Amino acid sequence: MIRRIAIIGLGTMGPGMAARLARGGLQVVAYDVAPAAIERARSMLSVAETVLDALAIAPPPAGVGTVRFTDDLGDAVSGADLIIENVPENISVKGDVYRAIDGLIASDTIVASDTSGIPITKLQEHISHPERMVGMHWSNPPHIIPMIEVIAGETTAPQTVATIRDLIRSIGLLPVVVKKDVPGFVENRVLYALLREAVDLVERGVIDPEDLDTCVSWGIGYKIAVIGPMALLDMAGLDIYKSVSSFLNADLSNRDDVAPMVLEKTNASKFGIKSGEGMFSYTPEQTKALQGERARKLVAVRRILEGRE
Ligand SMILES: NC(=O)c1ccc[n+]([C@@H]2O[C@H](COP(=O)([O-])OP(=O)(O)OC[C@H]3O[C@@H](n4cnc5c(N)ncnc54)[C@H](O)[C@@H]3O)[C@@H](O)[C@H]2O)c1
Ligand SMILES: Cc1ncc(C=O)c(C(=O)O)c1O
Repeated sequence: MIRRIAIIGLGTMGPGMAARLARGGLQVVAYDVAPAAIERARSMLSVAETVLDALAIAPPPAGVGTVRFTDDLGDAVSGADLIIENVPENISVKGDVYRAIDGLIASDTIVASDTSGIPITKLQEHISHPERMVGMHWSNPPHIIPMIEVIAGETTAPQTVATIRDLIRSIGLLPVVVKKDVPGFVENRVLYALLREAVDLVERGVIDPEDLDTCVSWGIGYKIAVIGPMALLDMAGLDIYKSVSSFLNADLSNRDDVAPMVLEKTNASKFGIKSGEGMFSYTPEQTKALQGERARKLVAVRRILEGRE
């Protein structure tokens, strides 16, 4: 039974995750190596709570469902039933965290990684009880998106997968168990296939970035929230898919490196919202307004998709 959860790493993903787990009645202890990240996470927590209210996710009974921040790793993991590792997407950084907590946790404490796509089997090499390690891949923003992928590595115990799947279900979220530990799992394999083609089309001057977003959001995105890809094949007709894919697949981007446009921008520290410029530019005021507007729209869409409006 999972009651106490330690979250390690409070960047983009950690604060929303902490808020959602606490709303599910769990006791969360949140830790980051950077004091500034802890301070930022405190303020993000209240923003996430407002969004959870708007989603009408009922608060837990008084006394349960808390978030406590700490700057001490030992304090964070002590007595935890589950640890969610949420540090940068780098095997060596993640491995250092697993080695640091190895001697501080009980042998049956579950260690979950929110990795976007590093195979869990590779992460298991850095922990002494690999049967208790599992992938728990949330989607951004984690307090709003209900689907979470659950991934077993080669040596993950089936019971570990079942415990995480049941935990996700028990707080009203949607677990999807991925059957093979492939890089990127399922969500990011599909997303990165789309992003590779989108970046390629903009890079080749086929379309402007703003128009690419209009085309995908109002063409594919809006539809796919209601009709998933497998159902869409049936709606379009497999005969149509066969004809189009027979000439189009060969023309789609198959580049296996990072696109020059992305390298150019990242080399100039243009990372997107977090640095004020990426594909588009953002002032701090625009960022705040955009985040509020996106949260409002995602809440409204989710309420409709769930049949609550
Ligand atoms: N950003 C996304 O959209 C997204 C979505 C799903 C999953 N993920 C995955 O989640 C993980 C975290 O991503 P993020 O976007 O939140 O990263 P981030 O860079 O925004 O935050 C990482 C945090 O980890 C902290 N950190 C670094 N080393 C640490 C250590 N040794 N101990 C404790 N804290 C440490 C940093 O100070 C930082 O606050 C990555 O594996 C990422 O691939 C990201
Ligand atoms: C670009 C990108 N990469 C990874 C992830 C998740 O792992 C996301 C997301 O959750 O939105 C993403 O947008």
